[in-house]
Amino acid sequence: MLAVGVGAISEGGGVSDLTIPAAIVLGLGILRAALDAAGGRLAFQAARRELTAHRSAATAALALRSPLDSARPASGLAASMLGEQAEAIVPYLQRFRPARLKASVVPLVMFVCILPISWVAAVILALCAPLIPIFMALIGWRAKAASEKQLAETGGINAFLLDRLRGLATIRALGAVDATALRLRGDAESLRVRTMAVLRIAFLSSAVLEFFSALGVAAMAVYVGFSLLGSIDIGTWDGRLTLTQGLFILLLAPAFFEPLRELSAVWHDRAAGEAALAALKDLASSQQTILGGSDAKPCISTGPASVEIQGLVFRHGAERRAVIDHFDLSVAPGEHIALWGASGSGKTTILSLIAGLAPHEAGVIRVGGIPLRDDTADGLRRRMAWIGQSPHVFAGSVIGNIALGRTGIDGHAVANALRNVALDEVFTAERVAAVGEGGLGLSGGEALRLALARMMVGEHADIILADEPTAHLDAQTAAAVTDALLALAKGRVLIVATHDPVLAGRLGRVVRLEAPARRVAA
Ligand SMILES: Nc1ncnc2c1ncn2[C@@H]1O[C@H](COP(=O)(O)OP(=O)(O)OP(=O)(O)O)[C@@H](O)[C@H]1O
Repeated sequence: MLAVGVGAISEGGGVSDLTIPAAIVLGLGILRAALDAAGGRLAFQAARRELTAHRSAATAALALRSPLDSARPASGLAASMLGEQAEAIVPYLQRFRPARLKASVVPLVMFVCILPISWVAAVILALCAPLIPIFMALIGWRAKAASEKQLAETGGINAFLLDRLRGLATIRALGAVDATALRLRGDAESLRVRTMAVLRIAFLSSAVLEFFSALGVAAMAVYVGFSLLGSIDIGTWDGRLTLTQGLFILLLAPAFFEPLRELSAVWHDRAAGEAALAALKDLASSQQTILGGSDAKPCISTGPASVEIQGLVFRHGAERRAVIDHFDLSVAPGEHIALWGASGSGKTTILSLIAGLAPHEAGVIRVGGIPLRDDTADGLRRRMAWIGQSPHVFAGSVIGNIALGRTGIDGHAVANALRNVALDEVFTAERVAAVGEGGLGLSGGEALRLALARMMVGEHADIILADEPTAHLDAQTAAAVTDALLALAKGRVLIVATHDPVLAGRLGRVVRLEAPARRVAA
C-alpha cells in the first residue's frame, strides 16, 4: 500500500490519493500490533502450562524413587533443575517455537509475492536465505552442547552448596572451611566460563544472521536502485522495474529477513530450553521405584494386621551381593518384635521392603494376609506408620510439623499427642512453639518424640515400623521414647530395628539377623 501510494504521487497524483493506502497501512499496523500482543500472551500461557506439566511429571517421578536407590539425584541438583533451570523452557516455548514457525512461513510468502515482479530479486533472496539456516544449524549444534554443560555445572554447584551447608558444623569442626571455600570458588569460576561460552555462541549466532540479512537487503537495494536509475534493465518478467514495484520489493526485503533475525535473537533459547527439557526428562526417568505410588488409593485392611515374609531376597543392583538372602519372618497380630543384628545386617532394608519402598527380587511379603505387590502396596501402606532414625523436622510451627497438612487434625488432637509423648512441657507458652530447619532448636530425643506425635494424630495405622528409635539417646530419653512407642503400639504390630538391648528386652520377641540378613534364632 505504501508503494502504491508513493507510486501514485510520482505519477502526478495528489495527497488525496494517499488517504486510502495510508488508512490501510495504519489499520494493518494496529491489527498486527494487537495480534502480536495477543499471540505473545497466549504463547506465554501455553508455555507456562507445558512447564508445569513437565515439572509435575518430574516431581511425581522423583517422589516414586525408592529411598534405597543410591542413584537418586542430589537434593540441590533436583531443586535447581526443578526450580531454576526448568524456567529456561518458557522462553524456548514462548519465543523460539513461534519464531521458528514464522521463519518457515513468512519468508516463503514474501518470496512468492516478489517472484512475479522480479526474478533477479527472487534469486537474491533465494541465495541469501539458505545461508542463514545452514550457519544457524552449525552454531546450534555447538550451542546445545555448551548449554548442557552449563546446566550440569549449575546443578552441580547447587548440589555441592546445599550439601556443604547442611554439613557446615562438620566442616567447621574438622577445619575444612578453607578447602570447601576454595572448591566452591573453583566451581563458580568454571560456571562463569561455561556461561560465557553460552553467551559467546548466542552473540555469534546473532552476528552471523545480521550479517547475511544485511547482505541480502543491501544486494536488493543495489539492484532496485540501479534498475530505477535505468542502469540495469534485466530481472523483471516484462519491461523495466517501476517505482511502485521497486519500492514494493525494497520494503518487502527487510520483512523477508525479519523473521530470520527474530529467530537468531532467540536461537540460544532453543539450546537452553532443549537442554532443560532433557534434564527434566532425565530427572523423571526412574531406575528403582517404590511399589505402587498413588496416594489416592484407599486403605486395604481386610484382616487383622500381621506380617508374613517367606524366602525374601533383595540386592542393591543386579551385580551386587544379596543384602537379604532367603529371609523368613512371621509377626502375629498385636505382636511386638525387635530385629536385632550387627550394623549392615539389613534391618533397615527389611523394614523398607515391608513398607514396599523398593521391589524385592524374590519371595513374598504378606500384610494382613494380602501379598504386597505393585497394585496392593498403596492400600497396604496406609495401614503402616514409619519412624526413622532421624525423622525430618520441617521449619515452621509445631502444629504444622505434626499435622503435616493432613485434614481433620485440629489443635486439640495435637495437644493430646504432645502430652502423650511428654512434649507438652517442652513446647510451653513461654517457649516459641516453632522449630527451625532440620529440627533446629530440638534435641534428638525431642525430634523423635515429635515424630511419634505425628503418628498418633494420623489415621490409626495398625502396623508400626520403627528404625532404631532410641539410637544416640541417653538412657533416660531412650526410656521416655520407648514408653511413648509402646503406648502407641498397644494392640498393633510393632517391628523395631534396634541395637538397644533395653528396648529389645521390652519387646515380645527378638529376631536375630546375620549379614546378609537371614534369621538365625527366634
Ligand atoms: N542405597 C544403598 N545402596 C547400596 N547399598 C546399600 C544401600 N543402603 C544400604 N546398603 C547396604 O546394605 C546393607 C544393609 O544396610 P541396612 O541399612 O539395611 O543395614 P542395618 O542393619 O540397618 O544397619 P545399621 O544398623 O547400621 O543401620 C549394608 O551393607 C549397606 O552398606
